[in-house]
Amino acid sequence: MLTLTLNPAIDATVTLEALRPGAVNTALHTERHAAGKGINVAACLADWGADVTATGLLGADNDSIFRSLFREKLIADRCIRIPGETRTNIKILDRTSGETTDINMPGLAPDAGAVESCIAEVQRATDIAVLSGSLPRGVAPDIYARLTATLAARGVRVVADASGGPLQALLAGPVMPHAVKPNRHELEGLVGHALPDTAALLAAARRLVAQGVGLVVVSMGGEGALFVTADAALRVKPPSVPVTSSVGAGDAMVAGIVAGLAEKLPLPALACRATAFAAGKLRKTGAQIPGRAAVEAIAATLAADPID
Ligand SMILES: Nc1ncnc2c1ncn2[C@@H]1O[C@H](COP(=O)(O)OP(=O)(O)OP(=O)(O)O)[C@@H](O)[C@H]1O
Ligand SMILES: O=P(O)(O)OC[C@@]1(O)O[C@H](CO)[C@@H](O)[C@@H]1O
Repeated sequence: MLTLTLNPAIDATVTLEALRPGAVNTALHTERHAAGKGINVAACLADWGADVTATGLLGADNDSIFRSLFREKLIADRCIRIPGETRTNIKILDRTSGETTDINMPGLAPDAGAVESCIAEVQRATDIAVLSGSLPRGVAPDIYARLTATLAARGVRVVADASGGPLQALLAGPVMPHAVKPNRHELEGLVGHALPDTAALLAAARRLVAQGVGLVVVSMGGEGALFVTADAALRVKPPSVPVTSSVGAGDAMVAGIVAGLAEKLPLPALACRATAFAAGKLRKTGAQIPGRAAVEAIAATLAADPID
C-alpha cells in the first residue's frame, strides 16, 4: 500500500498547563514528529506490520526527521525532495482543558515538475493508495480527482482523507474513490450546511454512497464514527481511554480502514479495527499505534451497532 502526502509537516507539539492567549505561555514540554496526514497513515500501517510506501513532497533542507522515521519503521521512502524546508505546524496541548490548538503553516510551493514526479510515484501503487491532506500552494484542487481516475482504472482502491476544494473536486469527479473519511466539519463543508445530529450525518454519508463511494466513514472525535456502505450503516463508540493527544487520530483511523480493506474484513470488523487504531494512537503524541496485539485487544472490546 502507498500513501501520498503532498503537504507534509513537522508537528511541533507544545504542552502547556493552560493556554492563555495574549500572555507569555511557558511550555512544560515540547516534541517534534515527522508528520502530515499521509505520513501519519504510513507510520500507523508500519506499526501494524504492513508493507507501506510513502510518497509526497519533502523540503530537502530539513528531511532528516522524515528519513529517521522511514528508517525506524521500515517505510519505503519514495518522497520527492524539493528546495526549502518542510513546514512546521504547531500543536498546542492544553493540559487543563484537554484541548488542542493547531497552527498549520501553508507549506512550500512546489514547481510543476516536482508535482509531476510525485504523481508518477503514486502510479506505482498496486493495491490501495491513500490520498491525504491539504495541497501545497499552486497545486490544482482537482489533483486527487485526477489521480483517483488513473488509479481506479488500474484497479487500485483509493482511500481519501481531504477537505475543502480538493474534497469537493474529488466527489464531483468522474470516478469515485473507494473510501473517504471526512470528519463532521469536513462533511459539513462539503454539503454546505450544518449537520447537527447523527441522522443528518448519516443522510449526507448515504448521498455519497449513492454517488458511488464504496465506504464513507464519518469521524466524530470523542463520539466515535459512522461506517456507511450501500448495504449497512454502523456506529462504533470509542473506548474510554486516556487522551494524550488527539492529533492524528483521524489518520490512525484511516490506517485502520486500510488495514481492514487489505484483509477484506467484513464491515463490522473493519469498523472496530479502525476505531481501535484511533484509540491506540490517543495515548501517544505523534502518529503511532501500540502494535498489532494491543490494537486487536482494543478492537475485541468494541461493538459496531447498526443505525438507521
Ligand atoms: N477525545 C477522544 N476520545 C475518544 N476517541 C477519540 C477522541 N478523539 C478522537 N477519537 C477517535 O478517533 C477517531 C478520529 O478522530 P477525529 O474525528 O477527531 O478525526 P480527525 O478530525 O480526522 O482528526 P485529525 O485530523 O487530528 O487526524 C474518532 O472517530 C474516535 O474513534
Ligand atoms: O494541512 P493538512 O494536511 O490538512 O493537515 C496537516 C496536519 O494537521 O494533519 C495531521 C493530523 O491529521 C498533522 O500531522 C498535520 O500537522
